[in-house]
Parts: sequence; structure tokens; C-alpha cells
Amino acid sequence: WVSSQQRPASFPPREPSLLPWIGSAISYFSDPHGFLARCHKRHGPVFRLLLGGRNVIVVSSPATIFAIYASDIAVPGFTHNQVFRAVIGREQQRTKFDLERDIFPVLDQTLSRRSLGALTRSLAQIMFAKIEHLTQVQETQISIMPLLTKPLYDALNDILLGERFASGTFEDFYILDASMPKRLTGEPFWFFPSMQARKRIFSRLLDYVAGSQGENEGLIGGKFVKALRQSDVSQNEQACHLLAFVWGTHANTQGVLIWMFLFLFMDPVAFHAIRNEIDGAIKDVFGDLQGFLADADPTNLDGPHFALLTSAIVETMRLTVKIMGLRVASRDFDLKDGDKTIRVRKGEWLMGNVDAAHSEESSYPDNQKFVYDRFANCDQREGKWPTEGKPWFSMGSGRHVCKGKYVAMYELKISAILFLHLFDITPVGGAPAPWWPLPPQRRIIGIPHADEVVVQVRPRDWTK
Ligand code: HEM
Repeated sequence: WVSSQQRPASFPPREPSLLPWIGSAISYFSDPHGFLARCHKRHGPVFRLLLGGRNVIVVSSPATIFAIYASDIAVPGFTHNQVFRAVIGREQQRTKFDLERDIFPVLDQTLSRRSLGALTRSLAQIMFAKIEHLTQVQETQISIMPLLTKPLYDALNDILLGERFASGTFEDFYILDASMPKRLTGEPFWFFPSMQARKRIFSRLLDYVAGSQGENEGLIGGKFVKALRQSDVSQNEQACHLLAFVWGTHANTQGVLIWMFLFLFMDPVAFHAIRNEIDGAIKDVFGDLQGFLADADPTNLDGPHFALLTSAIVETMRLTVKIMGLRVASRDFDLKDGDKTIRVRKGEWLMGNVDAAHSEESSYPDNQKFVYDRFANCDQREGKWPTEGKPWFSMGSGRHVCKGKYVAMYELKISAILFLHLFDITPVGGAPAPWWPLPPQRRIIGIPHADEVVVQVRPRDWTK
């Protein structure tokens, strides 16, 4: 007792665990957000955990999370290899191909805000063509997931990969994606349906790479295949890389889109305010729907005309996207946390507690609530992200900020505008269930899967 009294208190404090090697992994993976919140309460904003043999330092203050993401000493620990392994079910084969070196520059070039024009010229039109038939029927009942995300999935594949991979894989993608939380954390699961679904998408991608039609096929697909071929990657392995890319392109955007509509169903005031804003902007900025379809450039969707919609999108992400990008220290270094210094050792893992940052009461009063106009008065001039200066990490930040940040925002806006402008959408069975907040057992590390909600879709009167 005496010696423990004399030992200097270690900083950061360590969360005790009885299990060697496993440490706190079971508590963490069964309710990541709840577990971190309990540790935060016990130890304060910085603490250490043992997670499956890894020493992880968790920090919660936004300034320290920003510092980690900006640092070149803290390198991504949850890399693309892990996404590959989760989607494909095995490690990448060793080849000369390097995703960051060979494909990231293509993404930077194609998906940067400035070059988005080529992508955005047709997205609204292709999507409209895919949902126009719903304006001809009086009423239809359909699950919200395919309603909202299938047209977007098909349209984006058409643009990014080209016509040959434009349609026919949505249902299988959905089955595969549903198994991803378990695939990523290595939990056992009933894998047969998801393996079969993966096999079917894979065989489509194998045909795609075998019949590749040159580097200009789609905005990214042709260049991706060319880079893989130049690195002597086999066709089988090429299809695997493309499959991991397809998952990364769609999964998060789909999750956010569904959650935004669920939040709007639960908040009729928000629903009507955003729809009024959309109707007004289509009239004032574009003249009518045809004008919008012809000219839905990202610059026309920024600014005050869509301030509420933009705000609702980033607010949906604040609540649902709390991806805690892990980093590994590539050498020893000192990390400042307010007036304290955290000594980080080479090989230690660092985790930003994004949940704590997104729940800061001083930045986000009533922080567990969906407040659709929370960001409406922030600076939303062209190209500005309304969360600048706020503790908001849904797209990461710093060196490895999301490469699809602008395209994702654009896709979400186009989808919301088309669906809210064209249709009345209501959950079947009257008053919607309170889908939020989620019970602890449904909180996962990525975006939680939303319930299957069946909605009634009716064309709005003006479409007749
Ligand atoms: C709402 C949709 C999306 C969300 C919430 C999202 C979220 C994120 C987050 C949080 C990170 C950083 C992870 C970390 O720090 O370790 C990230 C990275 C990345 N995202 Fe996204 N993402 C979305 C859409 C997209 C899309 C549409 C694409 C591609 C078309 C994309 C491509 C990437 C890539 C390539 C990276 C890795 C960047 C790097 O390591 O340098 N994302 N995303």
C-alpha cells in the first residue's frame, strides 16, 4: 500500500482490465461509445486502454484530436488493407500496386472540389431518370433503403466506373454491406449469404476488368484498372481491389442519407422547413426542375439557398458518423493536451474520441438532439464547409481527410433535393418510431445500420 502511495501517478491513467492481452476489447467492441464515455467519466479526457494486445491512448479534446490527425508522426493504423481484408476475406496479395501512390492522386484529381464539374454534370439527370417512373404512379410502398440509395448507387457507378458496371449489383452490395461491421471487427457472423453476394458482385467486376475499355472508362474505373495492370496485378486481384473501392465509395454516403431521412421523419418541423427551402431554391435559383437538372453544379448548391439542407446533412453526420480513425506513433513524441504533455512511445496507438468531441455541450448545446438548423448560420459561402472551427470529425481531418468529402456532400444534396421536391414520403403506419437515440447494443464503431423502414411514396400534387 505504501509503495503504491509513493509511486507517481501515471499519466495518462490506465483503464484497468483483468484479461491479459484482450484487455478491454470485449467491453469496447460490445458498446464502443458507451464504454469510452464511462472511461472518460472515470479518468478524464485522456486515458490508456489495452485492446487486443495494443496499447491505445485515447484523447477527447478537439484540439488534441486535430493535432493527431495533422501529425506526420501519427500514421493511419486502420489502413486500406483492413478494409480490403474485411471486404475480400483475406489479405492483399503482394504486388507492386500501392493504393496511396497509384490511386489516391487519381481521386485527388477527379474528386477535388474544382474538378467535380465533370462528375456532377450528369448525376442529377441520371438519378432523375431512375426515379421518374415513381412520379407516374399514384402511390407506392417501399423500403426506404432501396428507394433512396439504389438510384444513387447505380448512377454513381455509371459515372465513376462507366456503363458496364452501372446496374445489377445493388441488392448484393446491400447484403455485403450489412455484414461489414462484423467483418471489420472480426466478430463471428453468419457469413454464407454475404459470401454469395460478394461472389456475384466479384464476378461482375471480373468481367469488367477483363473487358476494360481503356483509361477513360468512367471517371475512375479505367484509370484504376490501368494502374493495376501496370503493376502486373492479376485480373482476380484487380477485381478484389475494385470491390473494396466500390464499398468505400458507397457505404458511408448511403448510411448518412438514410439517417437524414429518419431524422426528418421524426421532426416534421425540420422536414417542412427543408422542403420549403428546396422548393424555393429550385424556383429562385434554377427556374424549375428542368433548370435544376440542367444546372445542378456544386457551386449552385452551396450558399444561403441551401443553408438548412447543408446544415441538416452535417448535423446528421455529427450524430451518426463517429469514425475513430486509429493512428500509430512512428516514433516517440510528445503530444500536448492543454497544459499537460502526453509521452507517446513508438508503436503506441492513438484514438480520437470523436463521440466526446461531437458531444461537447459548449459547441453543441442539447448535443444528443438532431437540431436541423444547428449549422445554418455558419459560413456557407462557396466551397466552405459549415463546420469549420467546430469540433466536427465525421470526414476525418488533417493529412487523411476523406477524399470523397465533396462528392459525398454533393450526392447527399442531389438525393435529398430530388426526393423531397418530387415526393411526399411518410413512414407506413403513422407516427414514426423513435429510431434515435440508439440502444447501446446497436451502437457500433462506424455508421449504425438503420432499421428497415417501409415508407409510402406519393408524387406531390404539382408533378401531375
Ligand atoms: C458521407 C460519406 C463519407 C463519410 C462519412 C466518410 C468518412 C471518412 C473518414 C472519417 C475518413 C478518415 C478516416 C481516418 O481518419 O482514418 C475517410 C477517408 C477516406 N475516404 Fe471517406 N467518407 C465518405 C465518403 C467517401 C467517398 C464517396 C469516397 C470516394 C469516392 C471516400 C473515399 C475516402 C478515402 C480514399 C479515404 C482515405 C483518405 C486517406 O487515407 O488519405 N469517402 N472517409
